[in-house]
Amino acid sequence: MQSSNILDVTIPLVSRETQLSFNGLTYSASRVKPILDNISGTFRSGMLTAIIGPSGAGKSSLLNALSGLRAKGVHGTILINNEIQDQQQYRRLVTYNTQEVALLPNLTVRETLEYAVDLRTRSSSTKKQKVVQDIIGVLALQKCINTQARLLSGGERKRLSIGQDLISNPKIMLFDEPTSGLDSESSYQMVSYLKELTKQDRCMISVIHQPSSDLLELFDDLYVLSDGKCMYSGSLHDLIPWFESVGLVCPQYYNRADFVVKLASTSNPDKSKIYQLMYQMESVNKNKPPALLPSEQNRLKGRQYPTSAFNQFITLTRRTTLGTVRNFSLSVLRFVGLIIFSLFMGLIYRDIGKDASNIISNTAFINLSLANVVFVNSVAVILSFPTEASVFLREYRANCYSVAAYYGSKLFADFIPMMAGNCCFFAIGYFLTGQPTELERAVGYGLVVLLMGWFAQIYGICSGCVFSIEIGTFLVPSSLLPMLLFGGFFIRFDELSVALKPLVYTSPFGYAFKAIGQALYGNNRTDVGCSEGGECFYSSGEDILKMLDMENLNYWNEVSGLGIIIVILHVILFICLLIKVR
Ligand SMILES: Nc1ncnc2c1ncn2[C@@H]1O[C@H](COP(=O)(O)OP(=O)(O)OP(=O)(O)O)[C@@H](O)[C@H]1O
Repeated sequence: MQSSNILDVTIPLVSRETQLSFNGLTYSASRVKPILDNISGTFRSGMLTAIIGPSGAGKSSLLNALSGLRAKGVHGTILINNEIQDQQQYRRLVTYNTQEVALLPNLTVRETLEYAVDLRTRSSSTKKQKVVQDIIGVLALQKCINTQARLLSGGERKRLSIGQDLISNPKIMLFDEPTSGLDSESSYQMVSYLKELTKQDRCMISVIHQPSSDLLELFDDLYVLSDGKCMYSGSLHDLIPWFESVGLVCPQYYNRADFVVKLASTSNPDKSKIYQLMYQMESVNKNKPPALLPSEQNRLKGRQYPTSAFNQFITLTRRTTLGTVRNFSLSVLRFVGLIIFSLFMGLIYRDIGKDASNIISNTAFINLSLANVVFVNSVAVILSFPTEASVFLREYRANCYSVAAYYGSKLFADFIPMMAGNCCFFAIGYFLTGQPTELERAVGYGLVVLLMGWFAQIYGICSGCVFSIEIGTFLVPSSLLPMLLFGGFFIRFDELSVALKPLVYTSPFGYAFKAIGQALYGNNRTDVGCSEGGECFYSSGEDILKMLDMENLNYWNEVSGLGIIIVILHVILFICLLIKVR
């Protein structure tokens, strides 16, 4: 590992001692018994503190409460340097690395850090490069600097995630089991990195599961939880004497962490001595000034971000575009899928649009094309958005950018690749099937195909925002099928029961089909051809529209209907994002 003084050059040392303390902290969820039961403690800067305890003792709940991730049901006092911080200031000072590492899978280590620097600092590009270099150095990421995040090892992913947090130079860093999934050597290395970071007077706090004796030695302080109560808070050095004071002696050569966790377990028969220790610890910890939680006292009045709204938008757009281009399902799969399908359809329905005797087949082609555009575009997004959403959540909570900046950039960045794929799809299918060559009709048809691609994209993002990949991949196709059914091709409006008729107005396929019908056969089209020997009952556009139950419709009215559905979905997406970050 490199020495930390390289880091000092660009990431300023935390200037003064920082102390995180909490008093009378209680967290109750739905259970009658509190998960954290009126606990207090202090974490000091320059120290690496381990939170240990048996499974279910409340370790993650404590970190969630201290990070501000969980405010509902939390009561008590959280202070930094004996002061209550407002929510925004608190987020600047404190970072939280959860067990799940949220990274954009298709960005390399260097790119991930570069974008993180662009979003979190305002300095010159030379300084930004220096910060990236320093973080790569201090977290020993040189070896994988050009490796995409999806290919990194578990330890490298965790270090990269810590590196992102380091950019904003937090004074207090919280970690939930940073060694989970790592072997003993990698775990030791990981905790050594955390230890290294304490040299800058940072306050480092980590939940750690069953640390080996070697690993435990790296920690300065311990905070031991037992069933939501504090059993010990203090230096590792004083741990054993504290237990010995009530006659609980750690056997020689026994791992101290195992000894303590065993005592803290609810199945331990020596309850009276444990209660005595908890009681004593409570009175030691409780000498702190009373105050309110930051979330209760100082509700956020307006957020300030490290960079301007414009910079947030541009950086996020660049990053999302890069991620989209490198994303297999969003680029290759979507593009190739659309092209292959349009070639396939074009060959099957070759020149069908030139012959009025094939009018039913032509409408089948139109509906199949629309279905394909919608299914391919929406499914491609469902597969990728949930990963992105977890990165958005993490960065939003770290105060990197606004919901509006993310929302705008997401729509903008995905729009061009989506359009490109759908334009090719439309053009190949349109010309192979021999649809009319007038520019006006082609543009009218093409516009509807693009709008359907847009609808599919936003529908998929909304689903990805609300549901997991598993649920989304089931729900989206199964909700699209009824929309297709009510689109006017599979069953006519007048054949539907009265109760079902309103559903027709909610179907984007319906608006699209009718608009395409108008584009192809409206405007007094008279040149619908008829092959020799073909039975052409309908030779004019007007007759065809009558047969399709589309007479007296207006192209722009149908396009507007589709547009309204798209606008509503945009509003829903924005609301979903706001709810997600609450
Ligand atoms: N929202 C919730 N609703 C109900 N119970 C909850 C909730 N959150 C946590 N719990 C319960 O609170 C207890 C403490 O959970 P927590 O995740 O903090 O434990 P932990 O010490 O981190 O455990 P582990 O080491 O297994 O991760 C557990 O019994 C858990 O089931």
